[in-house]
Amino acid sequence: MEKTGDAGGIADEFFPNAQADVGPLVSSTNLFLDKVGEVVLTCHSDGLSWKLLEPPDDDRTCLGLKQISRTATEVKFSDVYAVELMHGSGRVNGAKCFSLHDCHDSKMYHFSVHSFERSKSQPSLLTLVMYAFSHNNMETCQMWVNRINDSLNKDIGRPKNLLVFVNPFSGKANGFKTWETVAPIFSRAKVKTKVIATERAGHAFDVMASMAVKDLKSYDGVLAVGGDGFFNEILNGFLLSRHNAPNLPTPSDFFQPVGTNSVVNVTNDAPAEASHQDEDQSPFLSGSRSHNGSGLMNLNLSKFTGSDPGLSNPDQDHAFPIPSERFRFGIIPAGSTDSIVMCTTGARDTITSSLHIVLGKRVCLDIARVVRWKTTSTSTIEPFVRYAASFAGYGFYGDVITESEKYRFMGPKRYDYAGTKVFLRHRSYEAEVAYLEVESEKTKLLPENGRPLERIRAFLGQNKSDNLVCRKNCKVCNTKPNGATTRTPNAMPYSHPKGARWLKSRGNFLSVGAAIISNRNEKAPDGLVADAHLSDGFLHLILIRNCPRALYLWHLTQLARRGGEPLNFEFVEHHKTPAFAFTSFGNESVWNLDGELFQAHQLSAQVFRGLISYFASGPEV
Ligand SMILES: Nc1ncnc2c1ncn2[C@@H]1O[C@H](COP(=O)(O)OP(=O)(O)OP(=O)(O)O)[C@@H](O)[C@H]1O
Repeated sequence: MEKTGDAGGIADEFFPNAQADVGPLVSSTNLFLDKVGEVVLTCHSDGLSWKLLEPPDDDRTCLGLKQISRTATEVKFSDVYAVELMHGSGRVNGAKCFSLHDCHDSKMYHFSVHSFERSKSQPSLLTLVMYAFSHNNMETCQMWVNRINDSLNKDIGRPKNLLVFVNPFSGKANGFKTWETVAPIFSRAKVKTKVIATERAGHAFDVMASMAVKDLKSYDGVLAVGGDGFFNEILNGFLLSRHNAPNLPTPSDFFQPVGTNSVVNVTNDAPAEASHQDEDQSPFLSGSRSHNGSGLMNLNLSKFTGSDPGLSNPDQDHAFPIPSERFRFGIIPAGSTDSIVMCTTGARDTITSSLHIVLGKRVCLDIARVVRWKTTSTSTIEPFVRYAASFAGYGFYGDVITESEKYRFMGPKRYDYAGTKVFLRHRSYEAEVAYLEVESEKTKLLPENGRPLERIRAFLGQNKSDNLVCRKNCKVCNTKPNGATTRTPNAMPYSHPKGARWLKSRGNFLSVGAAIISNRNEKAPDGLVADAHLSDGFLHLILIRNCPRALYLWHLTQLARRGGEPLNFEFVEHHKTPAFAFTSFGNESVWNLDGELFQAHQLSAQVFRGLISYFASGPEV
């Protein structure tokens, strides 16, 4: 039964966990909703809804305050991140009354339900919303709080305990301020946080690398308040000592002195350990394994020189599951580029990212394992492993990062300045790149009427087919290679068929780039590669051959345009691949790994599909 016009009215339906002394247990109550008026609030299995008892007409005012009618009439529990009993009676947000029925200043108690709204123009962008309900009976408010909390607690995906690293010097040096702005969201959601403000570069890496497994397991995840480079540091601290996988062969194993653009067949002569059927049977890319006692695969190690530094410490307790569904990574953007945040949440916004985290969203992310074999042309072969989450680039990209480091004091503007300088230099680099051929990509490149199909699609403006763009609930990311759908990360490198080939490109390149995700950012709204995915197990190799400066500028302007076609040029090679290897033929050896400098004359990289879980649901694009 619903009562109207009585703030103390309680309908007599069942209400679990209620205090018995306030009358019958209910799931509907008459309450006052701030800025709306008197409503009947009803609790459903999946959320709350409310109905205004007497719709206000536009001219009604109370003590001079015009009533604001909200369009929302319900909220799902999955969108509620907190509910709070507001201590003390009185007024909410300074409002003097809640409805015409209650213009007298009677004693009221309040509770607030915290959720979010989507921006109408940019659906990925979330803003905080609070629904403040009032009642003249304290116990009634408490009952509602308990009831809502019970429903929220059923969502086991929400984090309870997080480790937070803050880089005070990220972006415009506002890492602290950024954290202070969003910290109330975490405390309201009752998420415990251990906050570490870094004192130097490498601090977060050291903490992550040295943390005992039992301490790591006490957290539901780790957050970086900073940029992509800072996140990369945390990721490497986590993975380097815990994720184990044999290295790819050295580039010299398959770089024979051959001409430009040639083909090398991969021979599968090494029997892999038989017990993991869906793992790769090739000596080139074997299955990933966390250090949990399962051991390494029995591979033809003649193809592999050296082991990973940091992987063989027998004293360290390595039993941390990788990938882990529960343990997630997150970023609260405070950096100069924040490309990972843009690709995973669709917005470069601290509130949006915080909401994805407290609501316990999850996507899997591909991670590239990069092995540097030689630092410079004269150094000896010595494998050194690093992981990258977004991008690895050489030539133009390496030079921009080198140059920009000199102007860190300029903040994010340093990239514009350094980029212009490097562009004007227009240097090219002789190098050889080998990449593993992907069956599905072969057909795309089949000539049709003497022209590559890809070009025809580009001509028809079909290059960016909508269903190729990675978005929330992405089918590509959630589909296993065999067609079965799964939300479980498999963390396997690409399982390629026997006889898979390494294709090669040699020449003078302005840049060599490997995009693991699309790398959307404010300068490149569609990203470096618009159809790259968060967890399809591939990276996109973009080779830009030497070309006149004007054409290169044209390519760059296409990158900077929404809907541009930066890959649709004769001098641009685009290869989707799970692995590549690189050798420089000059003296330059500067790479850019997730926005950080990485010295490498010879390297190889392979993608591990869905190696980590991340707090986001994918962009709403
Ligand atoms: N306390 C610190 N002092 C100096 N450097 C630090 C500190 N903490 C972290 N760093 C380093 O700062 C570098 C850059 O950090 P971060 O990625 O947060 O900012 P950014 O470079 O401005 O942003 P983006 O990576 O998005 O371009 C990282 O390499 C990180 O290791």
